[in-house]
Amino acid sequence: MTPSAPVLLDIRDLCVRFGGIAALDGPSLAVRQGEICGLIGPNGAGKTTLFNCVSRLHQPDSGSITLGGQDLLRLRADQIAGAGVARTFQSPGLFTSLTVVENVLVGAYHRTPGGLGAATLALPSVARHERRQRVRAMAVLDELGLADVADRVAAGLPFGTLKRVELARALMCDPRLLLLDEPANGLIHGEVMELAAVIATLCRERGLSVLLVEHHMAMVMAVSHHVVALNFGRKIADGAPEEVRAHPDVVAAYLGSAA
Ligand SMILES: Nc1ncnc2c1ncn2[C@@H]1O[C@H](COP(=O)(O)OP(=O)(O)OP(=O)(O)O)[C@@H](O)[C@H]1O
Repeated sequence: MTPSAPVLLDIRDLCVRFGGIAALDGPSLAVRQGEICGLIGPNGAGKTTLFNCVSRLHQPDSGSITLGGQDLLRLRADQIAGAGVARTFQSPGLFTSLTVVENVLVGAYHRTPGGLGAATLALPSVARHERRQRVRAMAVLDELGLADVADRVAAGLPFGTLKRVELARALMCDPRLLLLDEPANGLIHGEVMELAAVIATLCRERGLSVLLVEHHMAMVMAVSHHVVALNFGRKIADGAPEEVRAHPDVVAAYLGSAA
């Protein structure tokens, strides 16, 4: 990532109220192409709400969100994969009775040509498409070091492996922006750093941009090119990881939340 890379995700003046609570009170932030942006803040700071606005689970009361100039707020949640946005969840929502490769193929279904009608009629074009997607899925699994478990059923695989399978599934829609919701959640230290290395490699080799919501500070500091800190729905710091960690308002926010 070069500091002059163009801005991909541009969030401006985002406001979300839940009754009397301002979950987001006007923060703005930008994520450049090929950049990993860590989003931190104590519990209740507004991270998930911001994340959910980008992935279109919430409609903000005001503000704007664009991706490469496209207005994301005009899209529904089911349209964002087509716009180049993929996300993972805190707990991998995998189908436990399916194999790893079958789970990864789920990430490509929005691309099935001709939709459900063509699939129901088992048209040859659908069979060709499925073969191509399987080759892609195997390539993504290989990229994430998961080729060996491609035909294993998801149930019973280690949690760290399942997190990588979920990442592989997200990559099947060829995203430009990857939204990672607490990927370190539930992992042991070694797995966290392994996942951090995978994310950094993906970003470097695919030129992906990443918005990373994470409480595991060592991971955020290790992978982020830039960090944004929220507290009470407002942005309190935005800059290089070490600068943000040492920012007096960030230190005070975390001390306050621990008190
Ligand atoms: N659906 C909702 N209804 C009412 N209030 C909500 C809702 N979702 C979030 N909030 C409130 O909005 C504020 C921001 O919450 P949010 O979950 O975005 O914070 P967060 O930074 O993600 O916290 P955490 O780190 O604990 O996940 C909090 O005060 C929360 O209680």
